Amino acid sequence: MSIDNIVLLLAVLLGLVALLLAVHLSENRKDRAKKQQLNSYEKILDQVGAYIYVKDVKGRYVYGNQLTLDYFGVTLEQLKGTTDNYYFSPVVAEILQRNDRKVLSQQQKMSDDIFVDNNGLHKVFHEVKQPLFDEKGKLIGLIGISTEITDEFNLRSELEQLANSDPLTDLYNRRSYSVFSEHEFTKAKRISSPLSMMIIDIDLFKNVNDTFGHLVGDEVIKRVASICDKHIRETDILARIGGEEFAILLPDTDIESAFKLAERLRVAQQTHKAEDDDLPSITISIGVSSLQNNDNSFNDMFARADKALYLSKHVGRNSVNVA
Ligand SMILES: Nc1nc2c(ncn2[C@@H]2O[C@H](COP(=O)(O)OP(=O)(O)OP(=O)(O)O)[C@@H](O)[C@H]2O)c(=O)[nH]1
Repeated sequence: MSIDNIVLLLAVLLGLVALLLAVHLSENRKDRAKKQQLNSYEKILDQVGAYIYVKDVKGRYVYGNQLTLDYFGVTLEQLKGTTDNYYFSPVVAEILQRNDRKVLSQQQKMSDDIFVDNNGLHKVFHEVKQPLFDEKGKLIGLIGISTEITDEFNLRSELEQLANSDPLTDLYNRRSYSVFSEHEFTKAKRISSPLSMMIIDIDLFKNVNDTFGHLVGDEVIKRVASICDKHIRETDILARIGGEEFAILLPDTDIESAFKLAERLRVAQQTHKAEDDDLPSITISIGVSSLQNNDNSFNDMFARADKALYLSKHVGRNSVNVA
């Protein structure tokens, strides 16, 4: 090999080393840049008001943002490799892990509301989980984002409760009564079980208002509701369906039993001792009906009970009729 060739080879090798060094250096810089980028992403995630976490395919935590770490009371190093069993009751952990398995097996995003009992405090979280894949498309775990929705959930429940109940008596309102009735009507027809109902109307209630005032009238309505409530079964549905009008749906009850209950209610309202609450005495009229073979909808039954109530009023009130 001539000197010229050796010099040339050396030059080429030096060039290669220089290139390798340059690549290596730039790799380090890239790594550092990547690390810096990751750090700043993590800092951003720490400021998000949501619990963000990453789990591997076995459901073990790989990452959790600061909110998650604070909630679990661990550092990131302590979090790594742990599972939900460390942080939640067995029931909640099972729900969370079932959701993880669903996301991982179906490789699809999912969301769920989770109820957690945290040292006696009931909290509700909305969680969204999504599968994670590497650059080659291989499943490597999942990412989850949970937000606490306890306040929103409680508000929603309260609004639902308000929409379904009567604020004066706390009984179901007419709307709820219709929903329950339709449901029970369909069920009773399907399994051929008896179903009865009654409509109760306070007699001459206008006189109560006119004589004692509207507030006393309200208290009387509440007392009527409470007396009815004491006489019915758990499965019966008592509702206030109008101003001084109530209805009771009686699943699994034939017409004779419904009539007997109506009589008991009528007597109970009439004999309620005035000294018990200083409120004026009242009487009630009742119309009773039962499911018949040719009924097409619950309205047919309701219309018969209404007709029977009209009869009770017509014969002088304080009575029970069946139609
Ligand atoms: N205090 C009070 N009164 C109500 C309420 N809703 C309806 N009413 C009153 O109930 C009365 C019902 O009167 P009517 O429909 O004439 O019937 P009634 O006086 O009970 O007579 P009969 O039904 O024929 O026995 C009216 O005076 C309404 O103002 C309520 O929430 N509170």
